[in-house]
Amino acid sequence: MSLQTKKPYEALTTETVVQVVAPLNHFDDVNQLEIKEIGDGNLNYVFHLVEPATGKSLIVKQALPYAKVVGESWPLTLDRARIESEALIKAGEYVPALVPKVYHTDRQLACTVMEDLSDHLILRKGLIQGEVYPKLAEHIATFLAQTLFHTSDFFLHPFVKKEQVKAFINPELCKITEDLVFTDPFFNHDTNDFPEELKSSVERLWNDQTLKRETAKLKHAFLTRAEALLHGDLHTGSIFVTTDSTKVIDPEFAYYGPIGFDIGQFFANLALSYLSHFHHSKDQHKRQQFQAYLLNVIEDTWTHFTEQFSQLWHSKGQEAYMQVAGVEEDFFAQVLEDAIGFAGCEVIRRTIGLAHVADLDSIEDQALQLKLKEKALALGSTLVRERKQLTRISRFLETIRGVAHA
Ligand SMILES: Nc1ncnc2c1ncn2[C@@H]1O[C@H](COP(=O)(O)OP(=O)(O)O)[C@@H](O)[C@H]1O
Ligand SMILES: CSC[C@H]1O[C@H](OP(=O)(O)O)[C@H](O)[C@@H]1O
Repeated sequence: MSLQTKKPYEALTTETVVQVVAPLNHFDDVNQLEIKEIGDGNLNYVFHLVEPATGKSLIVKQALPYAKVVGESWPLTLDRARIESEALIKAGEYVPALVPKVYHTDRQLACTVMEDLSDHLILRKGLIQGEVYPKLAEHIATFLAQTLFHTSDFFLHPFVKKEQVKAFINPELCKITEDLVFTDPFFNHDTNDFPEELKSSVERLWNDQTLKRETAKLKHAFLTRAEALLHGDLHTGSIFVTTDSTKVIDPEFAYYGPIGFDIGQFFANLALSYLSHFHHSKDQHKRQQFQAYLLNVIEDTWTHFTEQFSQLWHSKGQEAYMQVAGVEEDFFAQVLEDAIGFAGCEVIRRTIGLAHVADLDSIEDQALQLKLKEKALALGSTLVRERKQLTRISRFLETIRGVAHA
């Protein structure tokens, strides 16, 4: 359901957010709601509304006209709320169990009313605690295969696909990724954030012309290859989990881009988790087990993804060339190469760029944190530089293991 209010934009508060949900008749009595702002991301407000008497609850997520993490000096389009809401609805057409339900979108207020997933935990937090999620790989592979296939030229009529590209033009959010993932960490830029002790490693990275040449190709792919509707920010903070359930949230960076990008971001954040468990797992046996689990998630995600995408390729493919011998193999080889390259960029930017990850930053032992960040830089550089040689998922895993244990 999509109701439009005529009111001009205003930042919601715990008092005014009630006005957004009242017309939905979701609650028995909106005057009895307990409301908290719970946003912990970089960009938006997230309000949690619960009615204690009935246990009914909702989430209202609102975009601010600037990036919350920096403040009003970084203006940011409110259109991202529309993109996020439409991307969730689009994903819901193919994988309804893997995204929150969207109940209402308000274009003027740049907010989305959605299902409350507070019974789930943000995957990053679960992984830091060493929790195992047996269905994660299968669920994320399904999310990736279904959303990417059904929004691509393999499935859509070219006119429909181009309409979709138009609807998901997202220049300001893409620019953030172009800068923060692909550019700034590779140059001496003021958005970068790293301790002085890492300076010599960072300078080595800045002076690595091969790395920069390869990163330029990956950035160019991100800028130009409108292959499918991406989530655009599929890190472990954008995934909610329980033992049985997985929900992907926060697709405000959605746009038409290279299929390997979402896969690479997911893999990168698992690789960062792998490194961080040299700290988070106190016991060596548990650490080895958990790190093996993380690599299994990467491997199983890739295996399930290729199986499902291939099944869709053969059952629902619309493009004449899809039946030509070798085309499918070439496609998966390109996606893997891209995913590994994008993973390398994500690992580097989460280590020395503007937006870090709690997996590494929460390590109190500063010497160990530095050592692991050095490893992250080495891993990221290797993945970008050597992605063309890592032609099997097993070689990607060997690289993570090799760099981590060097
Ligand atoms: N549907 C939801 N149900 C419960 N909590 C949510 C929901 N969506 C977001 N949150 C909470 O708000 C936080 C920030 O949400 P997120 O969508 O990642 O915002 P941002 O775009 O600012 O990064 C999440 O980490 C989670 O704790
Ligand atoms: C100034 S935005 C930095 C960073 O934040 C986004 O992540 P999230 O919205 O999940 O916190 C995205 O990864 C951006 O690159």
